[in-house]
Order: sequence, then C-alpha cells, then structure tokens
Amino acid sequence: MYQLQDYDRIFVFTGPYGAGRKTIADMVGETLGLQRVIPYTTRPRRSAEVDGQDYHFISESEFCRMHENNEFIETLNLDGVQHGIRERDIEQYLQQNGSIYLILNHRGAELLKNVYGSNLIRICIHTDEDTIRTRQRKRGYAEDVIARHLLDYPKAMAYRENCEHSFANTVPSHTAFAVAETLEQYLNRNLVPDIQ
Ligand SMILES: Nc1ncnc2c1ncn2[C@@H]1O[C@H](COP(=O)(O)OP(=O)(O)OP(=O)(O)O)[C@@H](O)[C@H]1O
Ligand SMILES: Nc1nc2c(ncn2[C@@H]2O[C@H](COP(=O)(O)O)[C@@H](O)[C@H]2O)c(=O)[nH]1
Repeated sequence: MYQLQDYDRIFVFTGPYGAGRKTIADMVGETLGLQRVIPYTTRPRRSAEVDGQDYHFISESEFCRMHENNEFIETLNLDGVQHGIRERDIEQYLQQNGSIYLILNHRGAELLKNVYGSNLIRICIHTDEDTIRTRQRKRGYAEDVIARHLLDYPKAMAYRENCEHSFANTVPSHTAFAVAETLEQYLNRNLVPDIQ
C-alpha cells in the first residue's frame, strides 16, 4: 500500500451539480500541473467526451467486478448510473505527480477527507440555483434531470461550511485565477532558482 507523504496534495472540487466544478477544476489543474483522477462510470459516453480522459466508460458487469474486488474507495449512484473512484489510481497518480484533483459531490468529499485528512483540501465551487438551471438548459438537459440534480442543492451548499475554501463561480477565468492563486500556496514547489 502507498505511504502518503506530507507533501502529497489531494484537491477535491465539490459543490452543487452544474455549478461549474469541472470547468474550474480543469482550468486550475492545467494551470498548476495537477493530475485529475478519472472516475469510472457505467453511463454512456456523451459525444464530446473521450474515454480515459473524461471518464473510464465501463459496463455494469465490469463495475460490479471491480466493486466486488474492493477496487473503489468511493462510489456514487446518480440517476441509476454508477460512478466510482479507484483507490489504486489515487495512489499511482500521487506517486507520479504528488498533486492530484478530483470532482466529487459532498458525500464523496467527506468520505475521502476522512481517509486522507490534512493532505486533502476541499474547494467548493458554487452559484445560485437559477444560474445552474439556465446553464443546464443551455446544455440541453431535460427539465426532470435538472430538477433531480437540484434536489441535492441545499446539502451541497450546506457542505460549503466544511470546505477549506469556497468560491462563487461568476466568470470562469476570474474564478479559476482566484482558485489557482489559493491552491498554489499548498504546493511545495521551489519556483525561485538557486543563484550560486
Ligand atoms: N462561470 C460560468 N459561466 C457560464 N457558464 C459556465 C460557467 N462555469 C461553467 N459553465 C457552464 O456550465 C455548465 C456546467 O459546468 P460543469 O460541467 O463544469 O459543472 P459541474 O459542476 O461539473 O456539473 P456536472 O456534474 O453537471 O457536469 C457547462 O456547460 C459549462 O460550460
Ligand atoms: N462522489 C462521486 N461523484 C462522482 C464520481 N464520478 C463523478 N462524480 C460526480 O457526479 C457528477 C456526474 O455528472 P455527469 O454529468 O458527468 O454524469 C460529476 O460532475 C461528478 O461531480 C464518483 O466516483 N464519486
């Protein structure tokens, strides 16, 4: 089993569905050179998604097999679709990169916080319900799907109090800049070259 190092950093982007967590997380991840832990899912791939990049798209039976093998540290059933994070991926990515990020709902964030303690930093990305509704409609989501996602809104917002950091997602570039500036402080990087 991987021995967690003091300098390992696990950034978890959480908050309400549709608030822009993935958008901001990926912008920050690219800016800071963080590696994203890709979840496994049984839902069909959307046209713009790439297997192994957005998700590992797997069958129900493969998901069950991995679940029975205790490969997942955490799973989520959303709208009848199974999502899961493989523990070995977290360990491998930490070993390779030292700093990783995930996008999880509040339950997943809490569960992983209990496992990884102070190595894990939770960032809540949020906005108001009307803005989420508008963005999801623009994305082509059906009204019943939007309504189901918003059922979790109060709990996701309440969890903001537990997070180490919280940001309102207004303009993506502004939000990503503010988040990156904050997270940079957690990274143990010697950016100033030694002058002999
Ligand atoms: N600040 C913003 N202003 C306008 N649109 C945004 C902003 N941030 C994200 N979006 C858009 O909102 C939609 C949801 O964003 P995103 O997928 O990042 O959210 P999420 O919280 O990860 O939700 P989900 O789990 O539903 O994907 C996307 O279409 C994205 O382009
Ligand atoms: N707690 C977990 N949350 C997960 C996991 N994989 C994905 N997710 C979250 O669910 C939504 C799914 O939305 P979709 O539009 O991509 O279907 C996603 O935004 C993540 O926040 C997981 O393994 N555990």
